[in-house]
Amino acid sequence: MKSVRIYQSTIQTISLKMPTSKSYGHRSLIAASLSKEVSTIQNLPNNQDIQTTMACLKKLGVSFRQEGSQTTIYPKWKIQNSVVLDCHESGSTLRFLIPLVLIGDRIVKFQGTKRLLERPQTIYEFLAREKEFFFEKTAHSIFVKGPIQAGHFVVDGTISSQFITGLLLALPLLKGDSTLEIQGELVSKDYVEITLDVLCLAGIRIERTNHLFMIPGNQHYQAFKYEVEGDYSSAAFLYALAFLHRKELSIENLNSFSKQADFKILAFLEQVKNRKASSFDLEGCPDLGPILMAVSSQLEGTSHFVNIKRLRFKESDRIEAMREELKKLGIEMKVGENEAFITGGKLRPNQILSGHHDHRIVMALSVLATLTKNTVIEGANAIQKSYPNFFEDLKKLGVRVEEEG
Ligand SMILES: O=C(O)C1=C[C@@H](OP(=O)(O)O)[C@@H](O)[C@H](O)C1
Ligand SMILES: C=C(OP(=O)(O)O)C(=O)O
Repeated sequence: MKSVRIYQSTIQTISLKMPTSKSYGHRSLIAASLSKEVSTIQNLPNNQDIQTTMACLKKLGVSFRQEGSQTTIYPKWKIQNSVVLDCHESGSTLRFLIPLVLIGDRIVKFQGTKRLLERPQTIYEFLAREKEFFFEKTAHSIFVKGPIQAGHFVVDGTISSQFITGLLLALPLLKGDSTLEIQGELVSKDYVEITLDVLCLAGIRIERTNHLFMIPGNQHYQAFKYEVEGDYSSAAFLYALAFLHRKELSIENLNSFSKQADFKILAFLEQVKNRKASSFDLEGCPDLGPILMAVSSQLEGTSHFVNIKRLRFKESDRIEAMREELKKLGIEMKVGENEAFITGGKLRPNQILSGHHDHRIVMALSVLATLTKNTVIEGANAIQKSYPNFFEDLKKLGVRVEEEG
């Protein structure tokens, strides 16, 4: 599927099941792979990023068996010298695995798409100088070699929580105790909460005060049985679709007490239930940016987005991508250094939009496309990264979608 053509549609009220959480998926797979015994995970999401993490773990000696909705993980973590780990497009896979392979003293090569390698790795580059391990980044790969020693780690929390998660996964396995001090405001902090959630499930002890994690060394990951909950990041697109069409949507497999960052979609939609422009802070939930920008284009007045600058470093520059595509649809988005303003308006029909090789841009634009006549979205296959059945689900909801190419 190269592109999709989406027609103005009427949405039906039905009940659906979401893919399960990619964030919990990555973490539970990695935690299970680090234990000595066999673990089982129910309802692991089946998408490109999770397959990428599994392929990397296989290269590290771990094997998997799939029976129905159950994945059994047979851990046997062993790093061969010069192993190559291809992270494709997955920032989580790359940033979670780097500290883990640094525990050993083998040289490991990470590779991925051009875009992945353009995304920041500054925290690990900085730590490499500070802690004297080998880290070399080229346009096509990253080479790393440990061992990394336990101790005091000072890390800038303002760039990406994925570095913090990577360190929290690895530091308990070091020979001595470590402390991890976060400098600046920790961004995407709910993602760190779900890391701690999975670590707790695997019996790993970490204590924390405000900006400091105390991580005893010499710990062992314990095997577990776990069921992955539904994904709010995926559900956000369908909740927005239902909102824009003034329909109710019932999703069966979401946790109403979820720690997922994108649980906030419900509060944001509640905040704009009067259809009036509003203010959205994306500091803690950057992945909601594209869909909330799409929604705001249909609100009365000018919406204000704050703390948006990190959206520039995702699978695409999500600010520029949304600005360009909304412009084609006749919607003005004004962008400042760390804020944006979107004024609601009527959508222009018959446009050819670009998905910018980014699943969340494709899905956000698809939702908007249901409100105007005949829109083509190029690069629609990007949805494989997190939500391969997205267009199937849109069709179930009554959207007329034609897949092309
Ligand atoms: O830890 C995770 O599972 C993720 C953390 C977030 O990244 P940042 O911490 O870089 O915002 C989010 O954007 C990404 O999709 C998934
Ligand atoms: C940014 C995302 O993922 P990652 O950072 O893991 O590539 C995402 O899924 O939107």
